[in-house]
Amino acid sequence: MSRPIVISGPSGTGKSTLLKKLFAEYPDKFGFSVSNTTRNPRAGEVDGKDYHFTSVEDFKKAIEENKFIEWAQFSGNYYGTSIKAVKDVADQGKTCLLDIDMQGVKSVKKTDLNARYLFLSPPSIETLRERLEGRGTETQDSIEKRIAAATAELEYSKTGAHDRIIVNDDLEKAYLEFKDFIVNGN
Ligand SMILES: Nc1ncnc2c1ncn2[C@@H]1O[C@H](COP(=O)(O)OP(=O)(O)OP(=O)(O)O)[C@@H](O)[C@H]1O
Repeated sequence: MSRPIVISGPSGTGKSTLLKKLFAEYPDKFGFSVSNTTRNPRAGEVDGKDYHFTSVEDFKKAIEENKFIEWAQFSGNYYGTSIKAVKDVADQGKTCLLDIDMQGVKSVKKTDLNARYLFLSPPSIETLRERLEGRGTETQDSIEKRIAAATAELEYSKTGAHDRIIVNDDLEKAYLEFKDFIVNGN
């Protein structure tokens, strides 16, 4: 059974960029878990593939039974990542990658998933701000919130909670280190 890999780091550090490169190079080796949601399926969405579509009653029961690593409510619907959904990826012969924040990391640590933890760090808070501004997807308010959260994430990374910390300065160099941890386990 391959161990799940938890990838965390402040918003804008480059997690999506590196994951995209990894999936392009290894299309079949990795997978993401399928989330649960209480919202209705949209046209074309397949239960168990796009989401595990779940009733509110079942979702609340699963929360009570601690079946979720994390869950949240957005515009009246529940969304969550279950421990089982992560295990299902390994059962399909793939390594599950989890892109989650600090709270999620803490939750995974309380489960029996035996994950490996990678923290992706920006070279500095200033660089992070430039990347968030450069990405052009955030309002000023959202950037400030992300910078505040980033400060807490960086503090947490100093506690030894992660197996590996990679600084995303030069993208190609960071990708080689990222691959070395994820693919070769170093
Ligand atoms: N090494 C790098 N040097 C310069 N720019 C980079 C580097 N890595 C990523 N970027 C750029 O920084 C921006 C943020 O990267 P990305 O969207 O991958 O972050 P993220 O960690 O996935 O954020 P979120 O958690 O908000 O999804 C993007 O515009 C990306 O192109």
